[in-house]
Amino acid sequence: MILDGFGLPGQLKLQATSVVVVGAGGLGCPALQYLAAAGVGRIGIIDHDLVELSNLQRQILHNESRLGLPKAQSAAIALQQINSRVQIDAITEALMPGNALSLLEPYDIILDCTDNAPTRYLLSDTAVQLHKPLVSGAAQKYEGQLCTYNLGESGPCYRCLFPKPPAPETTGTCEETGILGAVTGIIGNLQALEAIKIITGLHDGKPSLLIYSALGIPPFRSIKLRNRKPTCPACGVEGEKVGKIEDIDYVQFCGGARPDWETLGLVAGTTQTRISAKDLKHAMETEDVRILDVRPKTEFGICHLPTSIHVPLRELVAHPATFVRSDDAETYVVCRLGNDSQIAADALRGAGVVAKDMVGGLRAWSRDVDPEFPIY
Ligand SMILES: Nc1ncnc2c1ncn2[C@@H]1O[C@H](COP(=O)(O)OP(=O)(O)OP(=O)(O)O)[C@@H](O)[C@H]1O
Ligand SMILES: [Zn+2]
Repeated sequence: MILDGFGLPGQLKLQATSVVVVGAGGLGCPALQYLAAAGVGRIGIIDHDLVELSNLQRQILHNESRLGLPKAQSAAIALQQINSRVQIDAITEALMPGNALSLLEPYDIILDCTDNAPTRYLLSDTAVQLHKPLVSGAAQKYEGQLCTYNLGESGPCYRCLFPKPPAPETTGTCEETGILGAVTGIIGNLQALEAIKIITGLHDGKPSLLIYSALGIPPFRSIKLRNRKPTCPACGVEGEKVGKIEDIDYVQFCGGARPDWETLGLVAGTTQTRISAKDLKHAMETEDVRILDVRPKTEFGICHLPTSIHVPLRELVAHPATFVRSDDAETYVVCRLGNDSQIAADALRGAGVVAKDMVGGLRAWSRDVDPEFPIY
């Protein structure tokens, strides 16, 4: 309150504002921590996932005693310990096209702290329709990005910048590619700071994309962005409209790996293209199968299924037709978590190979079939 340019009015504005954070993971935890400590009046936390041991390296609101608890609930407990006077809504559901508008509507500002492309487009379209600013963070390996979308009357949306989703084989989640925990801390803190600046009127309103590289010289670079694109299908006046959010298939639009809320179980209608770990085990015992493992070579070296053949994902996606065979053996694709194998199986089917991916990857194999199979 004694801070010049901020003062009591700034503090009161924080108290009167509500912020919703989607994703209580590596970015969401530090963002939430600073928002609660700063005295934001109402904070929503949306996350459907549970706290796992491997999260604790960066998801700093969770701890060993709360393993297995929903992340939204674990984060809420931590925040109340910091500031008991904040109103906290812990929402243990995944944000999906059917619930996005109603879940986000009550809040003034939205923070995107998620890790997958379908959710990013869903959040952007929803923010545009609700006329709310969206503070978006991303982090992977040693790098991070920060951008505020849909700010004011003319700020661009995510689709203005990224009209087409990235190729699925070029992206990965933290668990697939690894991340230095402190990097998510930096970006998550910056997201909280953006929100605080917007709330208190300290934000200059000019759109920019901040790129951070822990190993870069200099580590921070800022790129000025253009205003809203008139032809943008989501926010532009001349654009074809994206349509009703609840009718959009964001997973299909992003052309590949489904976010984990869909891979938690076999989704209805997908048995033609996917197989569970248990059913693959059964198939291995009763019929001729060909198993392709698309993980990096080092991981294949750590452990693999008997008779499985190692084929790096990029190689397979580049030349799927080389896997066409004339025998009756069914082709199954496996990977560590069940995302890359979907991309590979799609590519194989495109080339005419009858192929299925194993849902949940080798993680599911060790959980459902062979507890001795290493988890790494
Ligand atoms: N549609 C969604 N609705 C709600 N939460 C989401 C959605 N998509 C992603 N998330 C959440 O965003 C968070 C992203 O955080 P982060 O990438 O650090 O963690 P993670 O998914 O736990 O990581 P890992 O890849 O190691 O499992 C996760 O907690 C995830 O559950
Ligand atoms: Zn736009």
